[in-house]
Amino acid sequence: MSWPEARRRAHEAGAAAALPVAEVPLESADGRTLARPLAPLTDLPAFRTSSVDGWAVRGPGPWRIVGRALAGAVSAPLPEAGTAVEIATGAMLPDGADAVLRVEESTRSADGLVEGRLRGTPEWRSPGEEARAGEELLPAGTPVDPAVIGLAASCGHDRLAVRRAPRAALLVFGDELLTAGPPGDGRVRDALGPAVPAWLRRYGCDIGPADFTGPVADTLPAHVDALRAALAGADLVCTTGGTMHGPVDHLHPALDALGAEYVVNTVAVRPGFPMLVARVSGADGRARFVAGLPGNPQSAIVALVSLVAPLLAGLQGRAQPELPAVTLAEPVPGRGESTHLALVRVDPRDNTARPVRHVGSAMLRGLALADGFAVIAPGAEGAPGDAVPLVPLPPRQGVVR
Ligand SMILES: Nc1nc2c(c(=O)[nH]1)N[C@H]1C(S)=C(S)[C@@H](COP(=O)(O)OP(=O)(O)OC[C@H]3O[C@@H](n4cnc5c(N)ncnc54)[C@H](O)[C@@H]3O)O[C@H]1N2
Ligand code: MOO
Repeated sequence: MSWPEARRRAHEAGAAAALPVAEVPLESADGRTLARPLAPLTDLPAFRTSSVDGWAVRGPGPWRIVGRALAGAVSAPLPEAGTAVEIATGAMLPDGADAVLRVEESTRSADGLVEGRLRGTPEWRSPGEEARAGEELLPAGTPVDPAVIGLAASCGHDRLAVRRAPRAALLVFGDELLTAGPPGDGRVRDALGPAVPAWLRRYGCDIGPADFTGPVADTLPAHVDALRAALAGADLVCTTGGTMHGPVDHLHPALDALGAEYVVNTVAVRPGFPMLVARVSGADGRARFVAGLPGNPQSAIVALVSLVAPLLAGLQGRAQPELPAVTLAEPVPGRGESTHLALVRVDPRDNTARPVRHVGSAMLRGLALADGFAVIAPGAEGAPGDAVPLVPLPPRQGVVR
């Protein structure tokens, strides 16, 4: 399957199993996804609001002071031409006021009259200037961030309808893995167990220390048991390693034993081609997913950005993340009939991308210095000056706006 097609299928499968909607208080909505469009409950502003400190006046001056309008209350009307009230920034303009005179441009006479030259432009914000009641400001599917939370509050909302955060779990396969200390004597450190949950959290997942199991023993029954246990509580179970068909690679037989069906099973992409996504029907009838990340550590991250990110976007009711373009500053080789995901560093000053070094699929050194993967299409070579898509590493994933 081609890389674009695999991404499309992963997103589609997630969207078809979009997570339930819950109304949560604004302060709990950060990182979730709007399940309904955001619209103001009133016009914004809701009333004519003074934008300066000064005098709200009626008719031509000088004006007789008849009161005061402070922010936070309904202002009494100005009774007739030639009257004024002292007004604060943010206060409701009294009915009848036709201008506001800035305090620093006014003089106050001993007999209680105010004078000054009015500017020709309104010194207030008009109702509906920012938005009309009920107007769609943000569509469903928008990721909630502090800017959205602030806007929702100014629109009058106490709670937001959002998709529940995807619950994720991680199973690490491989008897050769050490969970502490330096590698040696044929054993390597598990570099994915500590890192993948942190990546998943950046994609909006709910995953804690109790959701990690590893290394799972290299036997088929241990794999089946671990998958079954993890699927009982998670919407998405990521696994690492065992995606091939070596003597102790049990992922495929375990998925078979669980009655899983493949959404994606190997992708024409380098590195990371043995990546997969499978669907399992939960006891409640809702779909759960297994994402098989290849064991080579960089390949696992390629699978994460290639398939898990679109799947999670779908589950959260978000659009497929759009990939920004970068301009290659140096040549990047193609990988024959496969899409090549090449780790690059992006210079934000001119949006140019340069490949980083140490990018073997077993290495993580290049990844730690990179901003994302430049996408070189099958059959193509990347030449300096070429504009190519970038798969950003989170948190700079494509955002729906
Ligand atoms: N005969 C073939 N063998 C392999 C091929 C192939 O095409 N034909 N492809 C290679 C590629 S490419 C990849 S990627 C791997 C994928 O294999 P698995 O997903 O089954 O992964 P493992 O065999 O379990 O491990 C591969 C490699 O990665 C190391 N590893 C695994 N997990 C971790 C971890 N959590 N932290 C650090 N390192 C890890 C493991 O020790 C192995 O060195 O298959 C190739 N083989
Ligand atoms: O596909 Mo492997 O993932 O190249 O290392």
